[in-house]
Amino acid sequence: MSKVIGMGNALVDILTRLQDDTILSELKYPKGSMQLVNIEEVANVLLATRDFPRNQASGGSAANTIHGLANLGVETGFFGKVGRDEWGAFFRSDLEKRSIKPYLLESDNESGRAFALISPDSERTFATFLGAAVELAHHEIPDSLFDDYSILHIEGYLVQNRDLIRHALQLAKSKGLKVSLDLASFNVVEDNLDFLHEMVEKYVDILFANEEEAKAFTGLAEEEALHKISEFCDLTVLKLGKKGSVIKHHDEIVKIAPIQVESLDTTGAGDLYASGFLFGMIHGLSIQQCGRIGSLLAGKVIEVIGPKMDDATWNMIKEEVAALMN
Ligand SMILES: OC[C@H]1O[C@H](O)[C@H](O)[C@@H]1O
Repeated sequence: MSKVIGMGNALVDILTRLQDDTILSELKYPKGSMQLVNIEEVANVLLATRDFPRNQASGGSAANTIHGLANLGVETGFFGKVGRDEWGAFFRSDLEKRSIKPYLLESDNESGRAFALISPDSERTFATFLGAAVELAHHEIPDSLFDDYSILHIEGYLVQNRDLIRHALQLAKSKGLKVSLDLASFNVVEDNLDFLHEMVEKYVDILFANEEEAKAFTGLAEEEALHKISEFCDLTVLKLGKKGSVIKHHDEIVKIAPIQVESLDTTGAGDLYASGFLFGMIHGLSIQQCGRIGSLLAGKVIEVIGPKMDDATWNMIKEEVAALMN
């Protein structure tokens, strides 16, 4: 069976449930966005949210996708960088628990953390301190890293390190891997448009984007954006949140209905959609089935706080996935 390796920011998520959106206005964070913050701003976020309930989970967009695949039984690996601290140890042990091969480099700097501020309507806004994650450098990618794998999944959040992305994608393609990219966040796309266009046009086979990201990437809305992106990629997946998703594979267009659930926290929804979709692809399923499995996983993860689900939930998911495979 195909094996999948992920590369991304190795982060621990600190998830805080807000009572309303006042704190977002006070901190000047656009709702639903991701902003990079320094260690001083981390102190501000912690102070501003000190009275609200907090959870911790291992995170990072690509790592979340890899966790989802691993939970479904796919052989996986993850390449990233953490600090020699409690968060780095937590991130590593979570990979190991799921039998994900950890290619984790270590730094003397603190591990990265993503502060997810969850609004009552379940939208999440990120203040991300990259810490050690941002130090991952192109020359640290071992030449043999991709040798055992057939798909490389990476996240748009890595754009702060363009040499790293370029080198990884070139190496992956030279070894015959398919490249899957999740655009990550509309403001990441807006701020790195030319670079992302170059990478997508040259190297990306499978692209995941939500409506806002696709619009930022193409200047077009919904299906027009889908058509534009699919000029460059074999497979384009446009995630439309409550409206479901639409996928273009060469000339085939497939619409996937959303799953009706009570959403608590949208953190990881797109990442888990990618897990389900890639799982379906690896098993040679139809585009319709791949999309349905993606949608199922996205629907399940938004019913919990954070991007990780417990074993009991995964057992239920696996039964539903098995049914969707027939
Ligand atoms: O896509 C969601 C993930 O992105 C951020 O990087 C957080 O770590 C979170 O888990």
